[in-house]
Amino acid sequence: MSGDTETQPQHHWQGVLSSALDAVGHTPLIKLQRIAQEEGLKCNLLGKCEFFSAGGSVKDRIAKRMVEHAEKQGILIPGQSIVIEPTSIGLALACAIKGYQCIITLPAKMSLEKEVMLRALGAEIVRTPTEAAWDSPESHIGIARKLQKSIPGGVILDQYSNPHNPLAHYYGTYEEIVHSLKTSDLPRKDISLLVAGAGTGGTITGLGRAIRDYEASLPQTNGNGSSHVRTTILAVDPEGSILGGGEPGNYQVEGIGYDFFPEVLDPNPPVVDKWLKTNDEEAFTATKRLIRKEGLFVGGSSGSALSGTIRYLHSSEGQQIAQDPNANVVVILPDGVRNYMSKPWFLETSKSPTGEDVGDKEDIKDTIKGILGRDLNDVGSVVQSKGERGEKLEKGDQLMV
Ligand SMILES: N[C@@H](CCSC[C@H](N)C(=O)O)C(=O)O
Repeated sequence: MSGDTETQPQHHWQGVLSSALDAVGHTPLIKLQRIAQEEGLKCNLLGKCEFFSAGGSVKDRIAKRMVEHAEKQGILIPGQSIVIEPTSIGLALACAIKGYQCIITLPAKMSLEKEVMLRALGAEIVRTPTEAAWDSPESHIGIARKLQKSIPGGVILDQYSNPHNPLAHYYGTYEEIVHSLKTSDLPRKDISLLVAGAGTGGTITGLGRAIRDYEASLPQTNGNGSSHVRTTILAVDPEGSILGGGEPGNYQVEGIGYDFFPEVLDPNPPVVDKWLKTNDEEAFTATKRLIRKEGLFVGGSSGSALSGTIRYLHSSEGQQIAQDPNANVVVILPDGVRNYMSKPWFLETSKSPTGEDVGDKEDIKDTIKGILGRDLNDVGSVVQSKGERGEKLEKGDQLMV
C-alpha cells in the first residue's frame, strides 16, 4: 500500500459541505446491544453502519475514490467522458454531481429501488441476465465492455481490478473504525474480530491489509505478548457464490458473492483468516432483526454479515471472543433497506424477526380490533358505515379510501 497518498480522514461534519460527495463515508459504529444480549454474547458487538453514507452504501466510498483518482490521472475528462460500470448508486451519485454521463449495467436480480434511484440520478440503466457467467458477453461485465468499446469517451473504472477500491477502505473505512474505537468509552480500543461480506472483495481486502499493516508496525514484545490482540478477519459469502467455496448458483441477497475471483480480492491469510457461508433465509431473518431490535435500517447483505458473525461466535473457535467483555467485534453493515422495500422478503411484515408468528403482536391486534370494531387495515368500512348511517364524509375519510 506504500506509495499512495493517504486521504485525510474526517471524523465529523464541520462547517458546510461542498457537495453530497463530502458526505460519503464517515459512518457511525453502533453497539448491537440488544442482539448481543439475546444471544448471550459478552463481547461488544458493533455494527459499522454504511447506510448513513450519502448514497446509502459502502460502495459510495469506492465510487468517490475511483472517480477522483481517474480525474487526477486524466482518465476522466469533464464534458468528454462517459462512465460505464456494473452498479452502483454511489457511482451514479458521483457522476451526477460531477456532470458525467453514466451508464450502469445491472443484473436482473437487482432491486427495482436501485434502478429507480439510478434513474433519478440521471444514469442510463441496462439490465443483464443474472445467470450470465461473468465472462460471457451478456453479463453485466460483458455488456459494459461491449458498450465501452463502441461509445466514444466511454470509460470503465473497473471496481474489480481498480486498486482504489481496496484503498478506499484501507484509508477511509479503517481509519474511521479506529477513530470510533479510540474515542469510545470501551475498555479496549482494538478489534478482536472483523467481519465483512465480499462482492468485489474491496472492503475485506482493504480493511484486512490495513489491520495487518498496523499489527506489523507494533513493537515486538519479549514473550509476554503485546497488549494489542491479533484481529481475526472473517469474510462472509452467500451460498451460490464461489468466493468462499462451493458451486455457483442463485441467491437473492444482493451485492455480495460472485461466480469469479475479482482481482482486488485477497482471499487468503493473513488478510482473510476464514470464510463463512450464509443462506438467504438466515440473512433476511437477521436483517429484520437488526431493524426490529436495533432500529437500524439495513439491507440483506447486513443480515448476511450478522448471521455469519453470530454463528462464528457460537462456535468453539469463536467462544473466547464471544465471552470476553473487553473484546470488540466489528461487523460491516454494507447498505440500507431503502434499496429493498418492495422485495417479498421485506414485505413479509406479518412475521417476527425470527420468522415465527408472534403471539403478543396478535394480542395487541385483537385489542385494537375490539376498540375500533373493525380490521386494522379496513378503511373502506369506515366510509361505508358512515355512508350507511347517512353521516357526512369528512376530508380525512375521503383521503383514506
Ligand atoms: N452471474 C454473476 C452475476 C450475478 S449478480 C452480482 C452479484 N453476484 C450479486 O449478487 O450482487 C454471479 O453469479 O456472480
